[in-house]
Amino acid sequence: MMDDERFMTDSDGRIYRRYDDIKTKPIQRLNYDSREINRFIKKQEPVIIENLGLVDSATKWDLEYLHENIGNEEKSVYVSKTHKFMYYNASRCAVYPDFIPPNEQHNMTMTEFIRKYRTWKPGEHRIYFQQILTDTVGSCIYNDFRNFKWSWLNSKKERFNWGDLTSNLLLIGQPGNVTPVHYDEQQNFFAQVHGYKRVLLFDPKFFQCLYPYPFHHPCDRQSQVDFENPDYERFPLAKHLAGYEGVVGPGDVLYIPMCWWHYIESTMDSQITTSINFWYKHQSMTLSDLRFPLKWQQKLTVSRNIEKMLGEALGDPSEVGPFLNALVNGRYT
Ligand SMILES: O=C(O)C(=O)[C@H]1CC[C@@H](C(=O)O)C1
Ligand SMILES: [Zn+2]
Repeated sequence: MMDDERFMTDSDGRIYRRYDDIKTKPIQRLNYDSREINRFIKKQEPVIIENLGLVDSATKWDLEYLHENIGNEEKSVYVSKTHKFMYYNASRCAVYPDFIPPNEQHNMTMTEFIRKYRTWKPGEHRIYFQQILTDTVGSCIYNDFRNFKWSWLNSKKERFNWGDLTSNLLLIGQPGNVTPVHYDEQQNFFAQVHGYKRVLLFDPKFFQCLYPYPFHHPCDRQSQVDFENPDYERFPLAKHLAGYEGVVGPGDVLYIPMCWWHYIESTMDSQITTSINFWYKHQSMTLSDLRFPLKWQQKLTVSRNIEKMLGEALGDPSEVGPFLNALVNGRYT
């Protein structure tokens, strides 16, 4: 890997893709007992929390243990011809008939996933286990799940008036797998269990630099900018990207604030990467809470409502683009 100039090795020996164009500062790392943590969460800024032990009971979740205990219901596994696993909403393909899905979502048993994982050879399609933890898991897994530090999580949910926990995603990936840059409309505690992941995060205010796909597109919430081969002709403002960077390892918990752009890459030096996320609905905002000018998190919600409403008002999502161009070009530009 060392002689492949697309990759770099950091001072800790972690190996990941080199993105010289993207300016980043280190994500702040704080020990779990630091009082500073609440300040970051209140300001909705990313922070890596160390030694919290949030999901220590999942440390034993290696492939053998999961094979024995996770249950034989089929699990969700993404299969990609490349190392990228961009999420897309298949139900929106009708609006974009030329859209070519960037990967496939398969359902397979843990036995099948492990077989594929263990026999995988470079050049073959890559796989990424991404399964919501439900009550169909076996009793051992359920007990481990109950032993997560829910008191800490609940204290943050209450303190910051977050909505309900919506789901926990269990992620098992191969070294080199990449989740391209996107945002979610939920607060997220991202717990790293095995292996290392390099993360890049960008404030929601970089909306114009990351050119998200249209609301009605299958890749809604995903950026059109390919960090490995940025097209500065089509996306000139991508040159101005500036964000935060860090590597999460076993025991680390990354707070990914709602609507913050994030890119996640399993480092090449990892044997396997296992992560568990905790997605929470964002806090309910009342009109009296609103302060102007709006923050970009709020402008993002406004922009999504506009695109959604226009699709309904025009009766055809494919008219939204031409209509917005007619509204803006030569009038606001
Ligand atoms: O937790 C999130 O918000 C995500 O985007 C997850 C989807 C794929 C995961 C990864 O680690 O590659 C991260
Ligand atoms: Zn995400």
